[in-house]
Amino acid sequence: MAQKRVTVYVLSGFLGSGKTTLLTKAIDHFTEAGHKPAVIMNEIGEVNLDGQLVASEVPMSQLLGGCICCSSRGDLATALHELVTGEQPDVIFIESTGIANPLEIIDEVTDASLVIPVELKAVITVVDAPQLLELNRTSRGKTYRLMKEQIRCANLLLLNKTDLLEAMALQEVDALVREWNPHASVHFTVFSQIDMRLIEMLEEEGQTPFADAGHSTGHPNAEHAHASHHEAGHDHAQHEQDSHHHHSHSHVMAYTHFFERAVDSNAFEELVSKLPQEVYRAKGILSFSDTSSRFLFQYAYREMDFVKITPKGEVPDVAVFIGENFSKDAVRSALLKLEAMSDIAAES
Ligand SMILES: Nc1nc2c(ncn2[C@@H]2O[C@H](COP(=O)(O)OP(=O)(O)OP(=O)(O)O)[C@@H](O)[C@H]2O)c(=O)[nH]1
Repeated sequence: MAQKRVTVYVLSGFLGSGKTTLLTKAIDHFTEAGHKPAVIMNEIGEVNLDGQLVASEVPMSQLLGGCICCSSRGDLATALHELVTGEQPDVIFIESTGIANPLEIIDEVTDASLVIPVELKAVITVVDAPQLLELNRTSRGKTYRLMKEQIRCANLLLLNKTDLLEAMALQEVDALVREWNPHASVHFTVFSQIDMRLIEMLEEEGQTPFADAGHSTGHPNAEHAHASHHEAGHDHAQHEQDSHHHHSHSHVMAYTHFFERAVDSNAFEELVSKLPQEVYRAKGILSFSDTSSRFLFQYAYREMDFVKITPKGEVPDVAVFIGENFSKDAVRSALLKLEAMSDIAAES
Protein backbone atom coordinates (compact mmCIF):
# COMPACT_ATOMS: atom_id res chain seq x y z
CA MET A 1 0.00 0.00 0.00
CA ALA A 2 1.28 3.48 -0.83
CA GLN A 3 2.63 5.37 2.17
CA LYS A 4 0.55 8.36 3.27
CA ARG A 5 2.21 11.55 2.14
CA VAL A 6 2.65 14.58 4.35
CA THR A 7 1.00 17.67 2.90
CA VAL A 8 3.38 20.57 2.35
CA TYR A 9 2.40 24.20 1.89
CA VAL A 10 4.89 26.90 0.94
CA LEU A 11 4.12 30.32 2.38
CA SER A 12 5.58 32.96 0.14
CA GLY A 13 5.41 36.75 0.01
CA PHE A 14 7.71 39.72 0.33
CA LEU A 15 9.29 40.81 3.62
CA GLY A 16 6.71 41.87 6.16
CA SER A 17 3.71 41.02 4.01
CA GLY A 18 2.00 38.87 6.67
CA LYS A 19 3.30 35.30 6.25
CA THR A 20 3.90 34.65 9.95
CA THR A 21 0.53 36.22 10.74
CA LEU A 22 -1.03 33.66 8.37
CA LEU A 23 1.11 30.83 9.69
CA THR A 24 -0.03 31.24 13.30
CA LYS A 25 -3.68 31.25 12.20
CA ALA A 26 -3.20 28.21 9.97
CA ILE A 27 -1.48 26.30 12.79
CA ASP A 28 -4.37 27.05 15.16
CA HIS A 29 -6.87 25.91 12.55
CA PHE A 30 -5.15 22.66 11.67
CA THR A 31 -4.47 21.85 15.33
CA GLU A 32 -8.11 22.46 16.28
CA ALA A 33 -9.16 20.24 13.38
CA GLY A 34 -7.15 17.41 14.94
CA HIS A 35 -4.17 17.52 12.59
CA LYS A 36 -0.56 17.75 13.57
CA PRO A 37 1.20 20.68 11.89
CA ALA A 38 4.94 21.24 11.71
CA VAL A 39 6.92 24.21 10.46
CA ILE A 40 10.11 24.87 8.56
CA MET A 41 11.05 28.43 9.23
CA ASN A 42 13.64 30.16 7.10
CA GLU A 43 15.05 33.52 8.17
CA ILE A 44 17.61 35.80 6.56
CA GLY A 45 18.80 36.95 9.97
CA GLU A 46 20.75 34.85 12.41
CA VAL A 47 17.92 34.39 14.90
CA ASN A 48 14.47 32.91 14.56
CA LEU A 49 12.21 35.70 15.78
CA ASP A 50 9.09 34.57 13.93
CA GLY A 51 9.40 31.21 15.66
CA GLN A 52 8.63 33.00 18.92
CA LEU A 53 5.09 33.46 17.67
CA VAL A 54 4.51 29.77 17.07
CA ALA A 55 3.27 27.57 19.94
CA SER A 56 6.15 25.65 21.49
CA GLU A 57 4.46 22.27 21.00
CA VAL A 58 4.55 22.69 17.21
CA PRO A 59 7.63 20.89 15.82
CA MET A 60 9.81 23.40 14.06
CA SER A 61 12.92 23.21 11.98
CA GLN A 62 14.93 26.40 11.63
CA LEU A 63 17.06 27.37 8.68
CA LEU A 64 18.70 30.61 9.68
CA GLY A 65 21.15 33.14 8.31
CA GLY A 66 20.30 32.77 4.64
CA CYS A 67 17.61 32.03 2.14
CA ILE A 68 16.74 28.40 1.38
CA CYS A 69 16.09 29.19 -2.21
CA CYS A 70 19.75 29.92 -2.77
CA SER A 71 21.77 28.50 0.13
CA SER A 72 23.11 25.00 -0.18
CA ARG A 73 20.61 22.78 -1.86
CA GLY A 74 19.68 19.92 0.36
CA ASP A 75 19.09 21.85 3.60
CA LEU A 76 15.38 21.97 2.97
CA ALA A 77 15.21 18.30 2.01
CA THR A 78 17.13 17.38 5.16
CA ALA A 79 14.74 19.43 7.28
CA LEU A 80 11.74 17.78 5.60
CA HIS A 81 13.21 14.33 6.13
CA GLU A 82 13.94 14.97 9.81
CA LEU A 83 10.48 16.35 10.50
CA VAL A 84 8.69 13.57 8.66
CA THR A 85 10.63 10.76 10.31
CA GLY A 86 11.05 12.36 13.73
CA GLU A 87 7.65 13.99 14.26
CA GLN A 88 5.21 12.32 11.84
CA PRO A 89 3.23 15.51 11.19
CA ASP A 90 0.12 15.61 8.97
CA VAL A 91 1.03 18.91 7.39
CA ILE A 92 4.19 20.97 7.04
CA PHE A 93 4.27 24.71 6.42
CA ILE A 94 7.45 26.09 4.92
CA GLU A 95 7.69 29.80 5.65
CA SER A 96 10.17 31.15 3.18
CA THR A 97 12.11 34.34 3.65
CA GLY A 98 10.51 37.37 2.11
CA ILE A 99 13.19 37.47 -0.55
CA ALA A 100 12.84 33.88 -1.68
CA ASN A 101 11.90 32.95 -5.16
CA PRO A 102 9.31 30.19 -4.66
CA LEU A 103 10.32 28.41 -7.84
CA GLU A 104 13.54 27.25 -6.23
CA ILE A 105 11.64 25.99 -3.20
CA ILE A 106 9.05 24.26 -5.36
CA ASP A 107 11.91 22.52 -7.11
CA GLU A 108 13.52 21.39 -3.92
CA VAL A 109 10.32 20.11 -2.36
CA THR A 110 9.30 18.24 -5.48
CA ASP A 111 12.79 16.77 -5.78
CA ALA A 112 12.58 15.72 -2.14
CA SER A 113 9.17 14.14 -2.70
CA LEU A 114 10.84 11.52 -4.88
CA VAL A 115 12.52 10.06 -1.81
CA ILE A 116 10.55 11.43 1.17
CA PRO A 117 6.79 10.86 1.59
CA VAL A 118 5.82 14.52 1.19
CA GLU A 119 3.59 16.21 -1.33
CA LEU A 120 3.59 19.88 -2.19
CA LYS A 121 -0.05 20.93 -2.19
CA ALA A 122 0.13 24.64 -2.75
CA VAL A 123 2.08 27.84 -2.75
CA ILE A 124 0.25 30.51 -0.80
CA THR A 125 1.54 34.01 -1.43
CA VAL A 126 0.76 36.87 0.92
CA VAL A 127 0.94 40.25 -0.79
CA ASP A 128 1.44 43.55 1.00
CA ALA A 129 -1.21 45.24 -1.12
CA PRO A 130 -0.30 48.88 -0.31
CA GLN A 131 3.36 48.22 -0.96
CA LEU A 132 2.72 46.49 -4.27
CA LEU A 133 0.48 49.30 -5.39
CA GLU A 134 3.02 51.94 -4.50
CA LEU A 135 5.81 50.09 -6.26
CA ASN A 136 3.61 49.62 -9.30
CA ARG A 137 2.94 53.34 -9.44
CA THR A 138 6.53 54.37 -8.80
CA SER A 139 9.75 52.42 -9.00
CA ARG A 140 9.02 48.95 -10.46
CA GLY A 141 12.50 47.89 -9.41
CA LYS A 142 13.90 44.59 -8.22
CA THR A 143 11.59 44.27 -5.24
CA TYR A 144 8.61 44.79 -7.52
CA ARG A 145 9.82 42.11 -9.90
CA LEU A 146 10.43 39.70 -7.05
CA MET A 147 6.89 40.30 -5.76
CA LYS A 148 5.61 39.61 -9.25
CA GLU A 149 7.49 36.32 -9.27
CA GLN A 150 6.05 35.32 -5.90
CA ILE A 151 2.56 36.17 -7.14
CA ARG A 152 2.94 34.18 -10.34
CA CYS A 153 3.87 31.02 -8.47
CA ALA A 154 0.87 31.03 -6.15
CA ASN A 155 -2.23 28.85 -6.10
CA LEU A 156 -3.79 31.03 -3.43
CA LEU A 157 -3.18 34.76 -3.14
CA LEU A 158 -3.89 36.89 -0.11
CA LEU A 159 -4.03 40.58 -0.88
CA ASN A 160 -3.20 41.61 2.65
CA LYS A 161 -3.19 44.86 4.63
CA THR A 162 -6.33 45.97 2.85
CA ASP A 163 -7.18 47.99 5.97
CA LEU A 164 -4.61 50.48 4.68
CA LEU A 165 -6.19 50.89 1.23
CA GLU A 166 -9.24 52.67 -0.23
CA ALA A 167 -11.73 50.70 -2.34
CA MET A 168 -10.46 52.14 -5.63
CA ALA A 169 -6.90 51.24 -4.78
CA LEU A 170 -8.01 47.73 -3.89
CA GLN A 171 -9.53 47.30 -7.33
CA GLU A 172 -6.32 48.49 -8.92
CA VAL A 173 -4.11 46.03 -7.06
CA ASP A 174 -6.64 43.23 -7.58
CA ALA A 175 -6.59 43.77 -11.34
CA LEU A 176 -2.80 43.77 -11.32
CA VAL A 177 -2.37 40.44 -9.54
CA ARG A 178 -5.12 38.78 -11.57
CA GLU A 179 -3.34 39.86 -14.74
CA TRP A 180 -0.09 38.34 -13.47
CA ASN A 181 -1.74 35.19 -12.19
CA PRO A 182 -5.19 34.41 -13.60
CA HIS A 183 -5.09 30.88 -12.13
CA ALA A 184 -4.86 31.64 -8.44
CA SER A 185 -7.80 32.32 -6.20
CA VAL A 186 -7.46 35.85 -4.83
CA HIS A 187 -8.71 37.09 -1.45
CA PHE A 188 -8.64 40.47 0.25
CA THR A 189 -7.41 40.09 3.82
CA VAL A 190 -6.65 42.06 6.95
CA PHE A 191 -4.02 40.47 9.19
CA SER A 192 -4.03 37.48 6.82
CA GLN A 193 -7.48 36.46 8.03
CA ILE A 194 -9.01 34.00 5.62
CA ASP A 195 -11.38 31.11 5.87
CA MET A 196 -8.87 28.31 6.43
CA ARG A 197 -11.17 25.90 4.63
CA LEU A 198 -9.89 27.57 1.47
CA ILE A 199 -6.49 26.09 2.21
CA GLU A 200 -7.97 22.69 2.94
CA MET A 201 -10.03 22.90 -0.23
CA LEU A 202 -6.86 23.32 -2.24
CA GLU A 203 -6.08 19.92 -0.89
CA GLU A 204 -9.52 18.39 -1.35
CA GLU A 205 -9.68 19.50 -4.94
CA GLY A 206 -6.73 17.19 -5.39
CA GLN A 207 -4.77 19.84 -7.18
CA THR A 208 -1.24 18.67 -7.64
CA PRO A 209 0.12 21.51 -9.70
CA PHE A 210 3.68 20.56 -8.97
CA ALA A 211 3.41 16.83 -9.49
CA ASP A 212 5.60 16.77 -12.57
CA ALA A 213 7.81 19.56 -11.50
CA GLY A 214 11.20 18.38 -12.62
CA HIS A 215 11.66 22.08 -12.81
CA SER A 216 8.18 23.25 -11.86
CA THR A 217 6.84 22.30 -15.25
CA GLY A 218 3.49 21.25 -13.79
CA HIS A 219 2.54 24.74 -12.76
CA PRO A 220 0.48 26.78 -15.18
CA ASN A 221 2.67 29.80 -14.58
CA ALA A 222 5.95 28.05 -14.29
CA GLU A 223 7.16 28.65 -17.80
CA HIS A 224 6.29 32.29 -17.70
CA ALA A 225 7.70 32.77 -14.27
CA HIS A 226 10.87 30.98 -15.13
CA ALA A 227 11.45 33.08 -18.17
CA SER A 228 11.53 36.11 -15.95
CA HIS A 229 13.51 34.46 -13.18
CA HIS A 230 16.85 35.92 -14.20
CA GLU A 231 15.52 39.24 -15.21
CA ALA A 232 13.72 39.40 -11.86
CA GLY A 233 17.11 39.82 -10.24
CA HIS A 234 16.93 37.08 -7.66
CA ASP A 235 19.42 38.97 -5.63
CA HIS A 236 20.40 38.20 -2.10
CA ALA A 237 23.32 39.14 0.01
CA GLN A 238 23.99 35.46 0.48
CA HIS A 239 24.58 35.06 -3.20
CA GLU A 240 27.70 37.08 -2.86
CA GLN A 241 29.24 34.13 -1.09
CA ASP A 242 28.24 31.78 -3.88
CA SER A 243 30.48 32.45 -6.79
CA HIS A 244 28.84 29.69 -8.83
CA HIS A 245 25.38 31.07 -8.50
CA HIS A 246 23.96 32.24 -11.78
CA HIS A 247 21.84 35.13 -10.52
CA SER A 248 22.83 38.73 -10.02
CA HIS A 249 23.68 39.88 -6.55
CA SER A 250 23.44 42.00 -3.44
CA HIS A 251 19.98 43.38 -3.72
CA VAL A 252 18.79 42.54 -0.23
CA MET A 253 20.99 42.56 2.85
CA ALA A 254 20.50 42.00 6.57
CA TYR A 255 22.22 43.30 9.68
CA THR A 256 21.69 41.48 12.99
CA HIS A 257 22.44 43.49 16.12
CA PHE A 258 22.83 41.82 19.52
CA PHE A 259 22.24 44.36 22.27
CA GLU A 260 24.52 44.32 25.28
CA ARG A 261 22.16 46.41 27.38
CA ALA A 262 18.58 47.63 27.51
CA VAL A 263 17.95 50.87 25.61
CA ASP A 264 15.42 53.63 26.08
CA SER A 265 12.17 52.79 24.28
CA ASN A 266 11.49 56.30 23.00
CA ALA A 267 15.03 56.73 21.72
CA PHE A 268 14.78 53.37 19.97
CA GLU A 269 11.47 54.28 18.38
CA GLU A 270 12.97 57.53 17.16
CA LEU A 271 15.96 55.71 15.72
CA VAL A 272 13.67 53.33 13.82
CA SER A 273 11.53 56.16 12.51
CA LYS A 274 14.69 57.76 11.12
CA LEU A 275 16.06 54.66 9.44
CA PRO A 276 16.97 55.24 5.82
CA GLN A 277 14.18 54.18 3.52
CA GLU A 278 16.43 51.48 2.09
CA VAL A 279 15.83 49.61 5.36
CA TYR A 280 12.31 48.36 4.78
CA ARG A 281 11.99 45.58 7.33
CA ALA A 282 13.18 45.12 10.88
CA LYS A 283 12.19 42.91 13.75
CA GLY A 284 13.57 42.04 17.11
CA ILE A 285 13.14 41.13 20.74
CA LEU A 286 14.15 43.89 23.10
CA SER A 287 14.38 44.83 26.74
CA PHE A 288 13.94 48.53 27.36
CA SER A 289 15.46 50.46 30.23
CA ASP A 290 12.14 52.19 30.88
CA THR A 291 9.76 49.19 30.70
CA SER A 292 9.54 46.06 32.80
CA SER A 293 8.54 43.53 30.13
CA ARG A 294 10.27 42.53 26.93
CA PHE A 295 8.86 43.40 23.53
CA LEU A 296 8.65 41.86 20.10
CA PHE A 297 9.33 44.68 17.75
CA GLN A 298 8.14 44.77 14.13
CA TYR A 299 8.81 47.31 11.43
CA ALA A 300 7.39 46.62 7.99
CA TYR A 301 7.02 49.08 5.20
CA ARG A 302 7.30 52.08 7.54
CA GLU A 303 4.77 50.77 10.08
CA MET A 304 6.09 50.07 13.57
CA ASP A 305 4.62 47.74 16.16
CA PHE A 306 5.61 46.61 19.67
CA VAL A 307 3.99 43.65 21.40
CA LYS A 308 4.77 42.46 24.91
CA ILE A 309 6.37 39.05 24.83
CA THR A 310 7.77 36.41 27.14
CA PRO A 311 10.23 34.69 24.84
CA LYS A 312 10.44 30.93 24.69
CA GLY A 313 13.82 29.79 25.96
CA GLU A 314 16.90 31.94 26.26
CA VAL A 315 16.63 34.71 23.71
CA PRO A 316 19.10 37.59 23.65
CA ASP A 317 18.06 41.17 22.97
CA VAL A 318 18.42 41.28 19.24
CA ALA A 319 17.16 43.13 16.19
CA VAL A 320 17.47 42.31 12.51
CA PHE A 321 17.43 45.07 9.89
CA ILE A 322 16.70 44.12 6.30
CA GLY A 323 16.83 46.27 3.20
CA GLU A 324 18.63 47.15 0.04
CA ASN A 325 22.12 48.56 -0.19
CA PHE A 326 22.06 50.34 3.14
CA SER A 327 25.07 50.98 5.35
CA LYS A 328 25.20 48.30 8.03
CA ASP A 329 27.89 50.34 9.75
CA ALA A 330 25.63 53.36 10.02
CA VAL A 331 22.83 51.29 11.59
CA ARG A 332 25.30 49.58 13.91
CA SER A 333 26.84 52.91 15.01
CA ALA A 334 23.43 54.41 15.71
CA LEU A 335 22.47 51.40 17.84
CA LEU A 336 25.77 51.43 19.73
CA LYS A 337 25.26 55.12 20.42
CA LEU A 338 21.84 54.29 21.83
CA GLU A 339 23.36 51.66 24.08
CA ALA A 340 26.05 54.10 25.21
CA MET A 341 23.32 56.64 26.05
CA SER A 342 21.69 54.00 28.28
CA ASP A 343 25.00 53.54 30.09
CA ILE A 344 25.34 57.25 30.72
CA ALA A 345 21.74 57.47 31.95
CA ALA A 346 22.32 54.52 34.31
CA GLU A 347 25.46 56.11 35.77
CA SER A 348 23.92 59.51 36.40
N1 LIG B 1 -2.00 47.18 9.16
C1 LIG B 1 -1.77 45.88 8.95
N2 LIG B 1 -0.66 45.31 9.44
C2 LIG B 1 -0.49 43.98 9.24
C3 LIG B 1 -1.42 43.21 8.50
N3 LIG B 1 -0.95 41.93 8.44
C4 LIG B 1 0.22 41.91 9.11
N4 LIG B 1 0.51 43.14 9.60
C5 LIG B 1 1.69 43.54 10.39
O1 LIG B 1 2.81 43.53 9.51
C6 LIG B 1 3.99 43.15 10.23
C7 LIG B 1 4.67 41.97 9.50
O2 LIG B 1 3.83 40.83 9.58
P1 LIG B 1 4.44 39.36 9.51
O3 LIG B 1 3.31 38.38 9.55
O4 LIG B 1 5.53 39.20 10.53
O5 LIG B 1 5.10 39.40 8.07
P2 LIG B 1 6.07 38.31 7.40
O6 LIG B 1 5.68 38.23 5.98
O7 LIG B 1 6.07 37.05 8.19
O8 LIG B 1 7.48 39.04 7.56
P3 LIG B 1 8.96 38.40 7.23
O9 LIG B 1 9.03 37.10 7.97
O10 LIG B 1 9.92 39.41 7.75
O11 LIG B 1 9.06 38.26 5.78
C8 LIG B 1 3.53 42.81 11.65
O12 LIG B 1 3.76 43.93 12.47
C9 LIG B 1 2.06 42.53 11.46
O13 LIG B 1 1.32 42.76 12.65
C10 LIG B 1 -2.59 43.86 7.99
O14 LIG B 1 -3.45 43.27 7.32
N5 LIG B 1 -2.71 45.21 8.24
